Amino acid sequence: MNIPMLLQSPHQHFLKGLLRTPFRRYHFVFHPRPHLSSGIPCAQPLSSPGLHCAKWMLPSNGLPRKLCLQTALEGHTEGLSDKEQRLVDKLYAGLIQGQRACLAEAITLVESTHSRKKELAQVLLQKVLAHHREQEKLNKGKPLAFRVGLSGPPGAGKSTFIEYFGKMLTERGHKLSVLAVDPSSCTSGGSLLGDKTRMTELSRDMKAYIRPSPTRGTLGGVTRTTNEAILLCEGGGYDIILVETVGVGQSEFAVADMVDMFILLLPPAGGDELQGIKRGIVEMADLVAITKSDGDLIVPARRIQAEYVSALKLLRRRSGVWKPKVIRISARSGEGITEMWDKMKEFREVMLVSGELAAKRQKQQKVWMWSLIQENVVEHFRTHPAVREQIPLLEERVLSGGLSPGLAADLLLKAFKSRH
Ligand SMILES: Nc1nc2c(ncn2[C@@H]2O[C@H](COP(=O)(O)OP(=O)(O)OP(=O)(O)O)[C@@H](O)[C@H]2O)c(=O)[nH]1
Repeated sequence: MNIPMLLQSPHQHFLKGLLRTPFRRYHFVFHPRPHLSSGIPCAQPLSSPGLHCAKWMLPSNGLPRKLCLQTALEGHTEGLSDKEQRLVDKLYAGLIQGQRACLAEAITLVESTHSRKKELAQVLLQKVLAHHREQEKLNKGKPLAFRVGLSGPPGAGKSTFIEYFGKMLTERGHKLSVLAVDPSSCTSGGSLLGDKTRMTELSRDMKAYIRPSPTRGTLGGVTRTTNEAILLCEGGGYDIILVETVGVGQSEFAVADMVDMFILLLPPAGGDELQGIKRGIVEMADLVAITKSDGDLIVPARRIQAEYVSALKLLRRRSGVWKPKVIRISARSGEGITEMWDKMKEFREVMLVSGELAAKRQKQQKVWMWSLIQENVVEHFRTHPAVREQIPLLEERVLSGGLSPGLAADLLLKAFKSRH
């Protein structure tokens, strides 16, 4: 689904546009205050923000709103060719039976930039979500999987930790999936994370699935593909999803918005080595683990632990029921790792019982939806014929100081609006 046209009203109060699903087009008017929108949110919430835009759709034929949503969803499946339908059915069946090859193929589908494949991916996701909802109902409404974000600077010991921790979890009967979000893959073509040689034993473990997640060059890309890969892994029966990032960029902020718990791994080094770590990332952590706490490194690890305990006291708490903790671990000696898992389970339990986990997941759905909208709208703006040819010229004039950025933006927006 994409939004090929979007207009802002002269009073800047509402957005109206044309929303195109793969097979139909709809007009919609969306106002920040729902009662002023042409479509109010439908009673049945959609779980995939990829289809959330449909909540505000008002078809030009004036169908009742619930029907309109239904029609849009049906539109997604009705138009599949036999071959496409067979592919979606095969992937879905294989995925929920836990076949890794089908999971891998399904993730490749959601990562595709090909527009038709993206549509097929949405059909598949919708089926997986319906299955997921059923399973969650059977689980008395409790989430089926624990989503954990794991970040740390290069060399912090992430892969050594995941190898040790992952083996421990699979031995305890869990199914673990590791999604490595690699911001470097889009700029350098190289891969810092997700390289299977980093976790040799775990990658041979049939209860673990390791997957690098290319970012398609944008933060929105991280959000879409990683969120959708999480859902597919959950559909495949993985009950612990680890999303790994290198803590030096922006992607961990996106990742923190898609997981239940965010963990920061820090090496026992101070000053310069931790310069790359952004303060904001520490603020997002529910748990900070100082790695390599063994041998000669125990003393510096204790020092860093004490520093972070004090630093965290000064930060604003993000949860009403959980105080971020700082622990020491060693993936070499195994020290602290069982205790770390206990803390993680404690976090999940506390968040679940208090209702904060459910609220957090709901909020994340909204963040996800808006980041998809933003990505699509900006892309549409940039490629719009009235704007595209003017961008290089105006950028040049802004760079040379001949035009203020504000005026340049106004001119582009004006050109964009005038063509609708
Ligand atoms: N002493 C000790 N060394 C460790 C431990 N964990 C990792 N190391 C060492 O630290 C170095 C970096 O470990 P990695 O696990 O590759 O770190 P990483 O964070 O995955 O690094 P990138 O792949 O660069 O992101 C390696 O030489 C490891 O052997 C530990 O628990 N104790």
